[in-house]
Amino acid sequence: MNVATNPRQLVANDDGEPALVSEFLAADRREPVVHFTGVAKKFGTQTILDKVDLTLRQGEFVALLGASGSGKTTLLRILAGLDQANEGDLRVAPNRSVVFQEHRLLPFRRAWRNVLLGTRFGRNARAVAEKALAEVGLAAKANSWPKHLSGGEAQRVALARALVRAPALLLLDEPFAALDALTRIRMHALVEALWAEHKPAVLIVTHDVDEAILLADRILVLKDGRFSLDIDVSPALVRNRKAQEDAAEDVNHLKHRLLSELGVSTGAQIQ
Ligand SMILES: Nc1ncnc2c1ncn2[C@@H]1O[C@H](COP(=O)(O)OP(=O)(O)OP(=O)(O)O)[C@@H](O)[C@H]1O
Repeated sequence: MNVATNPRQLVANDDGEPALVSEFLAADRREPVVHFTGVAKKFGTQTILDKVDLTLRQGEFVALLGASGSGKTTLLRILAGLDQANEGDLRVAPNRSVVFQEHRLLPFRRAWRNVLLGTRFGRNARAVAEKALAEVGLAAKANSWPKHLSGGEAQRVALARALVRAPALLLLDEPFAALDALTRIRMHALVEALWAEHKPAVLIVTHDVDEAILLADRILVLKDGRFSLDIDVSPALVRNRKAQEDAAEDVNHLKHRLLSELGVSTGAQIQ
């Protein structure tokens, strides 16, 4: 196989030899859950997506960065089937779930019923919902009304609702942006654990470069309707806080590269 056909596979080590190629090849044999070719989207005369190609594979954890208004949510909505592209070839696994920045729970349904919204699990339904709530650490809140849940808890119910469908593709649109810093750290750990357990492909839209580097094994930057960067985070650093601390220089380099692509010179947050 000619690895040079995919620039993401070209990771050279110090000797100039392609390194880790076999790992990437192995990764690339995983089933695609998204295969977009030439996908374009306009709102009026404004071009949001300018014939983008995108392949996401089973178990990939991808962060999508981009300045405000660059089209991240639009792309996510197209992936979710909530919006339509104007042109292009779009293939997406049918079983996909979305978690938005706001939890979108129905206020007049208890937590466990919210988890099941739009699903049919028959007589086992309650047990299925409780299992999903237990997975997000909310077994004790199954009977709670949304208004009695904290922001982090409500977002965890939203995650349980997404997971109960066993999605091949989990779409997360700034799911932690409205949470306080401590809750956000806990949510990172939870999402990592859930991903490790279920291995869906994840696409997370975020404004937070640190979050992207911490969680993702691949980072995309959307700019002027195209992916201006498509970077694999070194496998040794992916979701490994200790390794990231030890390799602080490399991590900083990556962070600055991303920030500069986003037009930000300092700080981790993009406005
Ligand atoms: N339904 C719509 N009708 C018209 N224009 C829209 C519509 N939805 C989005 N847009 C425009 O498309 C552009 C991209 O919006 P989108 O929400 O996808 O950006 P984003 O990268 O997610 O931004 P943010 O980071 O601020 O959430 C914006 O200029 C927005 O105003």
